[in-house]
Amino acid sequence: MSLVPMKTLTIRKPDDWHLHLRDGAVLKAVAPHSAAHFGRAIIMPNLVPPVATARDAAAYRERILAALPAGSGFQPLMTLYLTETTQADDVESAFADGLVHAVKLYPAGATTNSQSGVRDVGKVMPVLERMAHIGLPLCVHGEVTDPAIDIFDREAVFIDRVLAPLRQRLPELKIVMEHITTKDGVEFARAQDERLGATITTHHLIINRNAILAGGIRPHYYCLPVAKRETHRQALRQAATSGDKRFFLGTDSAPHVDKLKETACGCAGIFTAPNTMACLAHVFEEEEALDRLEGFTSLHGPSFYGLPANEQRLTLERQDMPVEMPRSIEADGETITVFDPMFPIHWKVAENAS
Ligand SMILES: NC(=O)N[C@@H](CC(=O)O)C(=O)O
Ligand SMILES: [Zn+2]
Ligand SMILES: [Zn+2]
Repeated sequence: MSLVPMKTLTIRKPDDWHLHLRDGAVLKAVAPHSAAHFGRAIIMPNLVPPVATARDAAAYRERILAALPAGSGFQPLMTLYLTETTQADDVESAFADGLVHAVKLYPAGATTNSQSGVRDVGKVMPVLERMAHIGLPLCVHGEVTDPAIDIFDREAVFIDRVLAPLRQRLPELKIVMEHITTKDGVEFARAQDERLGATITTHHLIINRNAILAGGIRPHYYCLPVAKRETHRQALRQAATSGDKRFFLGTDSAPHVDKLKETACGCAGIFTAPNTMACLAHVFEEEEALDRLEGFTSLHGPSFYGLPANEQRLTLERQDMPVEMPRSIEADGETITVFDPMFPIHWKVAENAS
């Protein structure tokens, strides 16, 4: 028995402001992992076909609730996938019913299942104007799809070409810059008012682009937006641990079965739901900012979305010995690899987390 008191940290239960739960067998396999540590999550709508209408969102919400362990209080906060034919009235009534908490803009072709997304932002202005009017946030995958733009520059160019003009045209619209990966994203967010927020993923605080490419090609570190160079990772760490309310956690936990990632043309997405909280405790401890973890995971997001913080608490414990984490989970006979942070993890979520 150790005489050294164990280090623990109790925070309000976190929320995940950007989560992919998928559908069918994968949904059943991954949902319990988010439900174990998070109170709520903004659920991404990029299924095939997309969750485009209030009706689709209501049906998907039921499938998610059915996939949760008995007694789970996890609340899926639904989003609608914005297309060039989205109806402003449908969006408004889904928001009024409390069903939908955001609308998601995917530039067509920018990422996984984004082919039904938006080609011309001008075409969706009537919907965006209505959203600004009713106070419904727009979540944005902020990358241009112009093949002439280098993939490592697509976020910065999106800010200049699309986001800054949209902010000027419709400053009342609440916007979340999803999964920012660059210093440019951090600086843009910092220069905005409280109607703009930015989510940061767990993995972008931990890996830079070397993880994908140095010493062999590692598909389980490939996601979009792709991890950038080290200076950008440092800027993200600074933003996440700064206490600035505009930055909050959106894990972008994006499971794909291994055979679709370990192939000649592997898909983008990193599955972090099982070990996100342990990894974040490590990162915040490293940055001497454990006192700011709660703001990032549990307070800033609800405040942006106009929701109360969770009443339940979550306790993290630091162990002397590294904690064993499962390397993968199983979904209907297929494996899904869990994010490997490439450092030993000493933190774990206490069993009695409520
Ligand atoms: N982040 C990813 O690399 N992939 C996401 C899509 C997204 O969030 O862009 C997915 O759905 O797999
Ligand atoms: Zn995205
Ligand atoms: Zn995502």
